[in-house]
Amino acid sequence: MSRKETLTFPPTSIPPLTPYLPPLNKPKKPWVTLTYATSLDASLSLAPGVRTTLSGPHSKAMTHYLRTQHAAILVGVGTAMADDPALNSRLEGIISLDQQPRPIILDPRGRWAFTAENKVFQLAARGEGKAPFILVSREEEEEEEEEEASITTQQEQEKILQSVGGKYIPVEICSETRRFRWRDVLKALAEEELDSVMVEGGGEVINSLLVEPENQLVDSVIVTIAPTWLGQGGVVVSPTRKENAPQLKLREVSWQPHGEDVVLCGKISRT
Ligand SMILES: NC(=O)C1=CN([C@@H]2O[C@H](COP(=O)(O)OP(=O)(O)OC[C@H]3O[C@@H](n4cnc5c(N)ncnc54)[C@H](O)[C@@H]3O)[C@@H](O)[C@H]2O)C=CC1
Ligand SMILES: Nc1nc(O)c(N)c(N[C@@H]2O[C@H](COP(=O)(O)O)[C@@H](O)[C@H]2O)n1
Repeated sequence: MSRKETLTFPPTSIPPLTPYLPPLNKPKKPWVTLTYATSLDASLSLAPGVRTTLSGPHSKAMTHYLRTQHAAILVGVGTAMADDPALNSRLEGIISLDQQPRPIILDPRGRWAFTAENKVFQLAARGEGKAPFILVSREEEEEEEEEEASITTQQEQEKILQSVGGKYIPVEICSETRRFRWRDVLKALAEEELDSVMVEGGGEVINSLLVEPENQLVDSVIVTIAPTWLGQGGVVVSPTRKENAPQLKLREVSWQPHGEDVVLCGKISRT
């Protein structure tokens, strides 16, 4: 990645997005924008673990604008491992680290074998992005302490994390789903004074957020639809529908063309 690569987003494209972005008067719960790029067959990537470009240059610039409008950007460990993402904004005109979102990685079982070479750490060391906060399971932390080898790795990783200003944040795991409850994730963010978050993916993260009742925590949805089919075997957005749950729909919908892609904005319908 070139240090000089920046993206330009035309100011005229900003007003149509504003109703779907965190408000100036901050709500009690962190504002949640669910945003990702999808193919025509609802895939995020060609296969699990495969970084796949879907957004064209215009919608990519929009995503980087969105990154400047949120306090945090969240992905699952599957995405961290597959993509080695930068999770900063490379929008032209960014002058301060304050304009960058805080990367949040959901990694309950501590699977991410990161090193100081991973992009997010390189950028944090250069002051071009914030250091990540990694949400780990409280319970898993205790289990890991029994294994000496993992203690060493964990300590080395903690050093890397702390050297750039990042940290692990323990969060309670739900014994039934073996996942975090989204309200606990948001509580952890609120405790860090992060009042808005854009959730970028991947599949498991998005599908777990879109199920009932978790989807009630989502304030807006901004989806880039790219004019391509990825075919079978991709990572698909298709949340489990619970029995008797209402059909999941968007309201206040707007469609905005960005180059060859279309960006669908909406809010989750509560009726
Ligand atoms: N097109 C796009 O906009 C995006 C595409 N991607 C693609 O998605 C793929 C990765 O997706 P997945 O394999 O589904 O991985 P993922 O990024 O959703 O991570 C899955 C892991 O995250 C953790 N996790 C997820 N939800 C959790 C929850 N509620 N509580 C606690 N932990 C949770 C678990 O450890 C789980 O194994 C990659 O190929 C990546 O390139 C990822 C983000 C955006
Ligand atoms: N908006 C969007 N369009 C695509 O085509 C994508 N593949 C993604 N992926 C997400 O962006 C992350 C990569 O970010 P960096 O450019 O490395 O900062 C990737 O991890 C996905 O979360 N998004």
